[in-house]
Amino acid sequence: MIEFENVRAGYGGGDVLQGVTLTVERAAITCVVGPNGAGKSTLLRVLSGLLRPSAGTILLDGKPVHALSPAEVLAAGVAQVPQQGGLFGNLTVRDNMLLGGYLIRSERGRLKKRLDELAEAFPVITTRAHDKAADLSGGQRRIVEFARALVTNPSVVLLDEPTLGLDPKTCEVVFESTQTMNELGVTVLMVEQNVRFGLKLAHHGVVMERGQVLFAAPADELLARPDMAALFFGAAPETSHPEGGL
Ligand SMILES: Nc1ncnc2c1ncn2[C@@H]1O[C@H](COP(=O)(O)OP(=O)(O)OP(=O)(O)O)[C@@H](O)[C@H]1O
Repeated sequence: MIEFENVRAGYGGGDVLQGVTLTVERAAITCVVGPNGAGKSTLLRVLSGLLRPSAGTILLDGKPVHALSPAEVLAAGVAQVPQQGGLFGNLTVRDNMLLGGYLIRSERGRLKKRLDELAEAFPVITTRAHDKAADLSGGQRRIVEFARALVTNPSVVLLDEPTLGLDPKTCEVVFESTQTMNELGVTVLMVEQNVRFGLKLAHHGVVMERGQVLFAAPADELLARPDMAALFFGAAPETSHPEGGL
């Protein structure tokens, strides 16, 4: 469980996060939505240690993480899937996966066991192991990026706009890979511009506006709220969503 308590943070020109209080349930998918500039990415940045809050606390399973460096946050079990383009194109899939295990490189047995577990959940790691990452399809690359983030066995994975710029087919891969990640027991905290996509995928939804949490509720309840439709859905292009109705 992640608990944000009255978190304030900014970039020097005043606070962007204006006292965020939020509980992120363990082993669930939570999606944060909200208008541009609401502070969604900033919320992920304070958790990953890239930005230090000016006030408030963040607890991960009861332990404070708000004063840790990014490397310490990663070691505490919070990993981020980078935006697409995060693989080394001229390295093989296998080598990209091994780079994901850099932190545990000295524990060979553990690393091998983990790679085997992930290959079961994401078979492309095995079937394309010796191909260069650049030779994979966009969807396959996304799968490897997701799997790579899991090599060190994080308890929490952060996704910042995972469908940005993707075609509908690759969005579907992101949808499935996020579910697979969650089925492995990972807590997923994601930010998504595509509100329907994010809330269909998530168990819990959070709406942010002007640096604060406006609502936090089960995702299907948020999807059904008429004021949500008025706030966001007019802007979402229907045709670019996987599964027809997203
Ligand atoms: N590195 C930065 N330096 C200065 N200001 C920043 C920086 N990053 C973000 N901001 C400002 O902080 C505010 C919130 O940005 P943030 O990226 O968290 O919003 P967001 O809700 O993720 O928006 P979007 O949906 O547009 O990505 C914005 O006003 C933005 O201009």
